[in-house]
Amino acid sequence: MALVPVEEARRRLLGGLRLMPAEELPLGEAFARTLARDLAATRTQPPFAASAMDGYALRAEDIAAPPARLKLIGEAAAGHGFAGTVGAGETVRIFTGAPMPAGSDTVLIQENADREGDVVTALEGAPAGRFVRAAGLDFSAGETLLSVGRRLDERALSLAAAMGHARLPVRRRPRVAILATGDELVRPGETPRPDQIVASNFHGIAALVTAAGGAPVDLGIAPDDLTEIRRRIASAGDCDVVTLLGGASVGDHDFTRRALEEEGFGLDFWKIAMRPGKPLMSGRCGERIALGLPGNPVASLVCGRLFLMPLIAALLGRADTAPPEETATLGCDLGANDQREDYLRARLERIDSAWIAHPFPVQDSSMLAVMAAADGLVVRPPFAPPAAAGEACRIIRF
Ligand SMILES: Nc1nc2c(c(=O)[nH]1)N[C@H]1C(S)=C(S)[C@@H](COP(=O)(O)OP(=O)(O)OC[C@H]3O[C@@H](n4cnc5c(N)ncnc54)[C@H](O)[C@@H]3O)O[C@H]1N2
Ligand code: MOO
Repeated sequence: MALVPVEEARRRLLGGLRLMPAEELPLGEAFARTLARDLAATRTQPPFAASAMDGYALRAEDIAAPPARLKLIGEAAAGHGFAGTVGAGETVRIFTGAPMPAGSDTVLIQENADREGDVVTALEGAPAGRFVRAAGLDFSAGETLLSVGRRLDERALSLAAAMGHARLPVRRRPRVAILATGDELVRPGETPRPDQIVASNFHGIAALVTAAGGAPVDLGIAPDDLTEIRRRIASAGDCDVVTLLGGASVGDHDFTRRALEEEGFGLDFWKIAMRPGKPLMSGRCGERIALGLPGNPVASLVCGRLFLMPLIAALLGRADTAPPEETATLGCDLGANDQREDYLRARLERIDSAWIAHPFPVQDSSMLAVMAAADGLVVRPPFAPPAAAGEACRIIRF
């Protein structure tokens, strides 16, 4: 059976998805969520011409030939505008963020003034408009400043607040059920029998789900038993995505394919031209999506990045559905590649604003210690010829 190229597998997985429905959240709960529609400013910022400095508001023409004496007639502070008008030869004490008083057109910073009682001497001149933020400098009411699909990071949240939005329309987070399978697995903290190991994949995959904007749901560990795997899949009926860990291959104890089919999923079972991560499974049952990740821990994590994170991004309507690639320089020679696109765990070194990639010499897909020590992946296309140290290569940084 021909191996499916990575890009085609991702396209098939992401094709024809329905976006998550919108919900409205208070600003304080919207961090890391994704906007469900464009957001326009409900107000202008700043709403008035404002001082950018602490000093004196006055008319530039009055201090064109310093030193110049001015009469202090009042004060404007942030939140407390000055009600009067600045006339010829007059000034108002002003603080950063205060509205510019009527009649004034510039701010003389206090470092350039002497004050005695209500007499202020300008020691230097200041052109009109100096240290004045015009009304609408930042944005004007009606401007669309945040677009649908935008991830609400700290910058977007501050802007949304300034735009006058106390609640935000966001996409509901996809609920991603994660089921580990295998008689050999025990939870961290439990004591494995001599022929067992500690299940590690859930924790890494749950972290990737959270980072991508999904909500992980722990379905625990199912033994290699068709009925039990079916029961756990059925228990995730309210989840948008069901992720199965392991049991995807061709062994006598690999049941996840049958379990999904018997639970009503139409399957697209792939052998992918990818290392690590050859056996990958996807399926649909109505709007629900199943994704079977390979059991080998590194294959699981790499496929999580290449397929599960993009799937969550696509369900949220985000543009970033492929892992971002960069260019690096190879730090060692590499042999020719076979038909599987290779994702080599590598240490990345920064030298003179370039990345140097040092792939680890042993790349077994069970080796989590190497995975954790890596800074990223070197991507080698299928059938890449031998490459020499110093040649350019593609990388995905963690
Ligand atoms: N004859 C063939 N054998 C295998 C093939 C193949 O094409 N032909 N593919 C190999 C590749 S590549 C991979 S990857 C594995 C994937 O197999 P499964 O997805 O069925 O995974 P399991 O057999 O259940 O487990 C593989 C390995 O990973 C460990 N594992 C599983 N789940 C977890 C977990 N939650 N936490 C930690 N470790 C886990 C499991 O104990 C096994 O050691 O198949 C190859 N075989
Ligand atoms: O995908 Mo498998 O990880 O090559 O062992």
